[in-house]
Amino acid sequence: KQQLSSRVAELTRQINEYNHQYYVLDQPSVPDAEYDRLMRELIEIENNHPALKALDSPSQKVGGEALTAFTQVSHQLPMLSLDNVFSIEEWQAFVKRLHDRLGSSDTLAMCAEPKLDGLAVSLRYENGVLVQAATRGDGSTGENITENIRTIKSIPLRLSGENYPGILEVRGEVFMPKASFDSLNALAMKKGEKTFANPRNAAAGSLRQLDSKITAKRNLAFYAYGIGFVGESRDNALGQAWLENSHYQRLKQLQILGLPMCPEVRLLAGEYECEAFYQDILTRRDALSYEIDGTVLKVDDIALQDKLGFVARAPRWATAYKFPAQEELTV
Ligand SMILES: NC(=O)n1nc(-c2ccco2)nc1N
Repeated sequence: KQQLSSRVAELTRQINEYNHQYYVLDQPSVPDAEYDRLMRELIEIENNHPALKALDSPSQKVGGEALTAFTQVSHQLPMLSLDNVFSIEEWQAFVKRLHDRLGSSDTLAMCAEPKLDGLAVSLRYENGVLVQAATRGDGSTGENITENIRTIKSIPLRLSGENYPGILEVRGEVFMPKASFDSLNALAMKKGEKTFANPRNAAAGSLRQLDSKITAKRNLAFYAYGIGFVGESRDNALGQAWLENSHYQRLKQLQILGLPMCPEVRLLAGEYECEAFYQDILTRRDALSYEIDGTVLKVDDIALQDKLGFVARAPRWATAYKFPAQEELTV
């Protein structure tokens, strides 16, 4: 028994190392066959000795028993939706409202992010371990899709290092990269199955699978873009104190914990740089490996965000600056 649990620990360490090389460094050091052999041995031991299967075992990435339904999750902090602007005039009106509400026209540092066209989710980590994941739903209540989320290779089952609060909720977007979408549809076509209209629908359909083994094969990806509830736990007194006063720095903190962040995100010195960011991303849109439908421009200073608050559910401190609708190709 003892040497079995040490074998599980050894396999876990080795597989996590290979995952890091493959998904984070993009430099695998062993062939897939070797990786698969270790994973099969781990799953074999866990199936024969369930007591040895940990919540954050790398075997959770391949999916488990199918569910019969999703349970509901209520978000401790509501998941916000975004107001939109569609033109530079509307953007400038948004900026004017910021200045009016803050009673100052001081330059505002802005966190500029591509607007990923996927599905918003909330990931809950307790003592560094992923314990729950939910869809946005109506902003207050979402579906519990924890088993499906565990299969997404770029979402860590355990946070790296020690510098994290006892309870940490990460907000971000699950999406299907364009290449994965194309190969999924090509396969569906070949098998005479229905194809998906776009990567967003494919991601939503893949996350709504009751059988997480199907989700595991859909090559979904994730980028973090915010933080929800943060608190202390019995074993970890780090709570709100862990949080930085800059939205951009918070994203960098999440990156250090092993959560992926969109490489196009920029901290801009002032709101006057947003238009150039928007135009730059618009010109590079087709070259990105994932679909976006605009940019999200956020006041970076958290204290100012709190001062601005939000109306209904949309924050007053951020707006999505969306691209003109693309002419749908009529085939
Ligand atoms: N969809 C997307 O990429 N989003 N969505 C937000 C968001 C929604 C509410 C607050 O922030 N941020 C980014 N990058």
